[in-house]
Amino acid sequence: MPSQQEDVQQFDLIIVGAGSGNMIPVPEMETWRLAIVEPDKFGGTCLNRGCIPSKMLLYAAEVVETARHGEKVGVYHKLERLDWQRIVGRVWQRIDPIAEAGAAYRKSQPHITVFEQPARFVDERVIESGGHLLTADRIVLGAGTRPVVPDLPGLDQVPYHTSDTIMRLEAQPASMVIIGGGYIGAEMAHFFGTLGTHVTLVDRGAALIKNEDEAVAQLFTEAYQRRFDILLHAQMQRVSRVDGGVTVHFDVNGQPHDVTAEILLFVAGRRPNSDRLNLAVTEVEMDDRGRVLTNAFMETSVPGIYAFGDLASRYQLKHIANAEARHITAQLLGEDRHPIAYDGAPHAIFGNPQVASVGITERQAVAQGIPYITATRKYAETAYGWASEDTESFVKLIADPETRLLLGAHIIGPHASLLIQPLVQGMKYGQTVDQMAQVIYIHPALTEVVEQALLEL
Ligand SMILES: Cc1cc2nc3c(=O)[nH]c(=O)nc-3n(C[C@H](O)[C@H](O)[C@H](O)COP(=O)(O)OP(=O)(O)OC[C@H]3O[C@@H](n4cnc5c(N)ncnc54)[C@H](O)[C@@H]3O)c2cc1C
Ligand SMILES: NC(=O)c1ccc[n+]([C@@H]2O[C@H](COP(=O)([O-])OP(=O)(O)OC[C@H]3O[C@@H](n4cnc5c(N)ncnc54)[C@H](O)[C@@H]3O)[C@@H](O)[C@H]2O)c1
Repeated sequence: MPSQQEDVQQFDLIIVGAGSGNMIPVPEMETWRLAIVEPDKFGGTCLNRGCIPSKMLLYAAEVVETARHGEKVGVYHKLERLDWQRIVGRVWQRIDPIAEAGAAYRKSQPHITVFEQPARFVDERVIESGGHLLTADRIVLGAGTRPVVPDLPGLDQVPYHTSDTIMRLEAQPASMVIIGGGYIGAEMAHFFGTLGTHVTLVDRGAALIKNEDEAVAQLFTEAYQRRFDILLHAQMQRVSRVDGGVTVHFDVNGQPHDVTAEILLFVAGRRPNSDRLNLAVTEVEMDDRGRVLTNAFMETSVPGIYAFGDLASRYQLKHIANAEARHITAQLLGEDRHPIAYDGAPHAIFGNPQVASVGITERQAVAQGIPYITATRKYAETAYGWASEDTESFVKLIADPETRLLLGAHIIGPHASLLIQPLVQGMKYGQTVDQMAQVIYIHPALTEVVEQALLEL
């Protein structure tokens, strides 16, 4: 406990982290004394180094890809030039002012005090930030995650990037080795590779995006194998510096394999920032990976301390962090108390092909012994898919044969992130697959592939 009790500033609510945490102060709290602790930019990972900049960059890749595939329908384009400064500059010229304005707005609010140094607990309910001591009966922890950088011999001798820095490169690299074939690896390989960087995408697993339904992961891996150098079953051994770049030395199925590239990018997962909060002085519990444990009300093991978002959630997704932040806000305001619903935790990967998913995979159904039926429908079997010369994309549905409820949906192909949404809604409101199929689907829109898959169940 701090020795001078009078130095501890009392608040009604302390919010640690102004990523999704910045959503929590709502107008109904204007009579409260609020503290926000944020040592970095307002808006957190999603705005400053995640979802938004990556999708702005990926939009440029989409434009290139669309033009490139015109020849399938007799439209020929020549890519004249790429203006890297404009592609990358557009992103930061638009994003950086938003983060600054967000911080300025909060600082201008008389009931809010912003603390700009990292928060760490010094006692169960006392937080220190830059020498200031703060306390409140209610504290919300939303300190997020940071990239994992593997401990690797030679790494102290070579330059490398993570997703925090890779989207701000001043010039387009000629080549890049990407460690991690998950979400970020899939998206960054697509962006850099489409624009002409020679990409080697590496994973230690047997497939890219391996947590997706097996059929989706397989088609995705095959599609990426046609576009990039893909190295699977790869165990990193060490890295070394070479002229103009880095060599990564792997063991692939017992054989040595080296990859040399101008840029080395680690996107091999993210770890919670809980280790930086000094939670040891509190009773707040964590799992063995540092994820703060909460119940379905986002309450930690200490009454009045909530945790949410990447720091605490099973899902490291912005829409989930937002939903959890809204859930906490409702409880702080004393609104209806009900457990949070994740609605099958829908998500999308904005690679090419695009992937979207909700609910369980077939692998999970088998592992959990859940009885199921499946139906798979190719885009090519619908008018629009056929018109667009699509040959591989598909919708795969998994349903309960008794209740006829949808257990999972997995889509790979153009607009997957949009096509999944009516299924997410149907699942949330407990519709059977037959009810979902009864809706009138616009002809000849791509959504007919969803209708046909539902009818096939
Ligand atoms: C490259 C990339 C692309 C992504 N794309 C998508 C996407 O397309 N869709 C999607 O749904 N999700 C995406 N995500 C994930 C998404 O960014 C996160 O799920 C989301 O930002 C989590 O929000 P959060 O508020 O929990 O954490 P964050 O946004 O990380 O916010 C946490 C905040 O806490 C602050 N903080 C850390 N330590 C302390 C401390 N000690 N004291 C006080 N404050 C602290 C940090 O500075 C940060 O501002 C992406 C992530 C990355 C990295
Ligand atoms: N579109 C989106 O919603 C989106 C986009 C980007 C990121 N995100 C979120 O950010 C999180 C982090 O993304 P990510 O791509 O870093 O993590 P990830 O968990 O999606 O993928 C990490 C990959 O790295 C591989 N890997 C781990 N250690 C390795 C090693 N030593 N050598 C080789 N491969 C290794 C893993 O096998 C895995 O495939 C995601 O889980 C996701 O929740 C979401």
